Amino acid sequence: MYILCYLCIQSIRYCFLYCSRRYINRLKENDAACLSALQNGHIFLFHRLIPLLQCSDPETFRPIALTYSEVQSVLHKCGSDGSLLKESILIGCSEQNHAQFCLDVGKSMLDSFSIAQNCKGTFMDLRKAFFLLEGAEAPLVAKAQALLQWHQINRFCGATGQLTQRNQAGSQRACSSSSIVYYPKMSPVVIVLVSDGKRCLLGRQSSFPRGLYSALAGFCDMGETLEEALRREVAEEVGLEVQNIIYSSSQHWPFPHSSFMLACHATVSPLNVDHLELEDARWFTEEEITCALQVKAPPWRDHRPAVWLPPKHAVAHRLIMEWREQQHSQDTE
Ligand SMILES: NC(=O)C1=CN([C@@H]2O[C@H](COP(=O)(O)OP(=O)(O)OC[C@H]3O[C@@H](n4cnc5c(N)ncnc54)[C@H](O)[C@@H]3O)[C@@H](O)[C@H]2O)C=CC1
Ligand SMILES: [Mg+2]
Repeated sequence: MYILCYLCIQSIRYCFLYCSRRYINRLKENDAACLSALQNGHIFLFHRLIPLLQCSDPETFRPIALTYSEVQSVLHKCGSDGSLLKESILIGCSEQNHAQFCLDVGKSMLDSFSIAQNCKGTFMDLRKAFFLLEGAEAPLVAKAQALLQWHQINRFCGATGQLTQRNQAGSQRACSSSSIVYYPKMSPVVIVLVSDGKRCLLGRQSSFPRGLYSALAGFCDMGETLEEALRREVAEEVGLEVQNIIYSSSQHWPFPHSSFMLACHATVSPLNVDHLELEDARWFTEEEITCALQVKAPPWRDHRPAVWLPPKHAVAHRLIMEWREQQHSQDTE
């Protein structure tokens, strides 16, 4: 019975996710549908990138979801005609199937204090608010702020210098002269928790608030893989060479501009074979490798030698060949 209920809930959840993703995609592609969704949707207000929040108890803040008519009425009360509402940007879809938007009212020169008062909320810097927001709402507010910021700093085409035009959802900006379409961007960043098996390594930058320590992080250079960036950053920042990289998860990070955080664990411990994962691991000399490379793969079951290596098309084979070449060039130097 319990399992049946669980499966039902999971399939309803899956259905919701599937439908809401399709719905959001449709709104991104159809300006008229997006405008009508805005009139029935929920809007989160910002003032110069600072989100409007409501304090539910002294420790917890929540973003305020306002309806179209509520925002219209607040704007009217504060002396604006409400045309600003069209500048709302699509950010998601609620579990009740309401499209969610964000709107920065700072541009209109409206007084943030009177808007906050009319909405019974307070504008609070996202860096401060981030740790006080509810789990599911923090990423939504972060995404909203990042999209608003992206629109603010991408008003012009890099090729022609002309003003770019956004679509109704705010999921892209296009230049009519160059036909270039710009999409919101995140910079890839690796973040790694280095461990020696017993301790983990944390660091802090001089710009961090006093006492704050975090995992090592750094921007990926153009053309780098995740692993390359991770090794380079760790070597650069603490002079260590990492041995194992284990991907953990990813996260959008809005500060100071949008980053796409790729989080990994890595170790700097000596060889320590996990016998659940591997039966054995050990060191091989160049002669043993040369010998193993001579085995025709795959060897017949009855004639299997003690050691043989992956076939030519496997990247592992390439790595072994490169290593052997390196040994040769060292020998001849
Ligand atoms: N979510 C989290 O838990 C944490 C997030 N972070 C974030 O990771 C990011 C990277 O960490 P850092 O140690 O500062 O990186 P970093 O170690 O690469 O140093 C930053 C420097 O990299 C250069 N750089 C190269 N590409 C850049 C780009 N696309 N944008 C900006 N600067 C670029 C700049 O000269 C900049 O001063 C930061 O935005 C930081 O906010 C950092 C620690 C924890
Ligand atoms: Mg760094």
